[in-house]
Amino acid sequence: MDEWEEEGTVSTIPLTSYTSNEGTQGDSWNTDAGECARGRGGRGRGRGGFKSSYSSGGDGNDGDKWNNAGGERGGFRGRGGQGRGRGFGRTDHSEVNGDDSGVCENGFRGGRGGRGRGGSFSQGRDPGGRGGFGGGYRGKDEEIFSQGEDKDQEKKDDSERPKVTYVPPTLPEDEDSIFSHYETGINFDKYDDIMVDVSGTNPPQAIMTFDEAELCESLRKNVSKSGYVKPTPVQKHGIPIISAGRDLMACAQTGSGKTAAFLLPILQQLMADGVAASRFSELQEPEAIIVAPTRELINQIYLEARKFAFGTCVRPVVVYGGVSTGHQIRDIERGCNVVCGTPGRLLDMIGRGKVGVSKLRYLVLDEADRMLDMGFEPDMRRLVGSPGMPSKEDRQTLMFSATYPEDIQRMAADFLKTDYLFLAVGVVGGACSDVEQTFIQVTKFSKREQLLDLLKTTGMERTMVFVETKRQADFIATFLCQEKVPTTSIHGDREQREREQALADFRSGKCPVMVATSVAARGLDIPDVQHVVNFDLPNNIDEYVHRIGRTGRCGNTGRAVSFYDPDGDSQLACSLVTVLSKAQQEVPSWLEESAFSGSTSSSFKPPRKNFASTDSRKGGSFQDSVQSQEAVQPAANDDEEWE
Ligand SMILES: Nc1ncnc2c1ncn2[C@@H]1O[C@H](COP(=O)(O)OP(=O)(O)OP(=O)(O)O)[C@@H](O)[C@H]1O
Repeated sequence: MDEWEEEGTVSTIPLTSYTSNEGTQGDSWNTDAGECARGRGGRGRGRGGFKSSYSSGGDGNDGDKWNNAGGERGGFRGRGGQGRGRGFGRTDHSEVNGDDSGVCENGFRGGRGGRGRGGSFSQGRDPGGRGGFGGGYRGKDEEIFSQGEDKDQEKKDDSERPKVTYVPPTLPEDEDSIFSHYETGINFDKYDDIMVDVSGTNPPQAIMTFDEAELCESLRKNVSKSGYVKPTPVQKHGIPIISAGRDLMACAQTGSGKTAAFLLPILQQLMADGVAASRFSELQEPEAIIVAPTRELINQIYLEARKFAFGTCVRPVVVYGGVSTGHQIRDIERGCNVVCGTPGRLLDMIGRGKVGVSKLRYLVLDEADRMLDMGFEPDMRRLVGSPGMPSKEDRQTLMFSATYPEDIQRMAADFLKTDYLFLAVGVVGGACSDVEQTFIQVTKFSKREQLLDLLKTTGMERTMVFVETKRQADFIATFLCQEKVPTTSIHGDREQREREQALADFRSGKCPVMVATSVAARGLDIPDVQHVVNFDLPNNIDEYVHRIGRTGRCGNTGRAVSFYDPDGDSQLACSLVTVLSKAQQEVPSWLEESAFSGSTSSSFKPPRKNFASTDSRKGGSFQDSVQSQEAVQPAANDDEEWE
């Protein structure tokens, strides 16, 4: 059975801003964050699902048109309408009409669902229309629309996909919003005790204060308005290394300020050199390019760059998939010194002749191990091979992450000058010790109830629940909504507008629970996330470290609870024991037994020694390492689309 053919399941309905004009049948219930209703469910029996084509007058915001005649290429064609059970009606006018009214109920008002017989999904401007899903899954082709993970689909033949017309809301310009930040936590000063190792020849001396960084006045003011009083270790060492013109591979624990460690010295140098955002031009040639694996993360980095560059002549710009290309081109044309981008969209902009790389001085790979693994490595090679790209000798290349498998380190060296410096703050690949890690043994089928029990004890505290697949994310989010837990979800099958709304609702606390796939595992810096729950453990220890790092940031404490299913998770046991011990956490005896029995599962794989404790150039010194499995695998072997 195809995954979207399941009958009567609610598991595959994406959480979104659902409204329906007629969805009041059935039992309805409200959550704080929205309205959930049990509709009658789709009656559709046929395979019809929905077939709807999309056309747009252009790249801009104007004139999104839906054409329901069906059958044209580029529409999404699902097999959805099979649900007999609870369907979720949807006439999502805000999406369809391009009306950004911002309605976000984060729940469902169940309509009648797909009306069956052919299960056609009708969606249009007619407010009285009976749009609805028949309880089935949105067809796979929808990925054309709502890009999975952030290997954007810019490379796809233009004729094969509808144009993306989403334009994110205009950012607030007031200083309060730009500089809003959360407080450092009680353990911020403990950063000073973390062991730091810089390897490579002639490393410059670390700075102890921001004053020693000799930032120009406007940058210094912006740092202070951001609430930064003293630098974190990765900043103390990273800033002078970058300012000295050295290439850098830096590894520091999650939430310890890596973003500012690369942004501040780059912006400082650009300001000192008096660069000014070039005037309007169809081709812009930025001095710095920053790449990151997900749209939300690159947007966050852009916001940090915009904050630090506030009131200066340096202009950052962001480009990522799922957003109108025309909108981003117009933004680039207004001038840019720093381009923040996800690889696909960035390469697209270079290919279109909008971004030139010949003046590039800084190339930054955030989440560098992810950017260089199997998923993104070809894009990175394409990027450094772009026409006009200065050779590695003529540019500065900077890489940052909390995890660095040894084989990735070796490959990263291809992109760096031979005398690059390796900066390790704490245990490379280690989990943040401010996160209290707990494990609960579960069986596959008891997880949902366990989650509910757990969330009842945490109340309205902000919690990220990680699951392995997009379907599971929808399923669990729907389940929690039904249980009156205001929940949203983020994953690669959601449209960009929905992803951003989900994040906004989670950030604001409107939905204190967010169910996420690996798309949200890395880099996201969300204030007051007190809990991370691994509903499904990832199949990769790096991923675990990044996930739990969404809490316990910047000296704050946090808690991570992981459901451990001995039938499916035993291959991770060894690495988990190592991570727990390195982070001075209690290791449950059953986990230790599972790790060292070596025969807990037929799928048990002896861990490889590829998680370096330090600079791979030191060679052979990996006994003290956190061990991980196949390091060059994409982070999560789930159904997230990285392509
Ligand atoms: N010196 C500082 N003083 C106070 N706050 C800081 C300082 N440096 C960074 N922060 C704040 O700490 C938070 C975490 O920083 P950041 O997102 O850069 O961490 P990171 O190391 O990149 O984490 P991850 O590995 O998860 O990507 C941010 O809110 C940032 O503004």
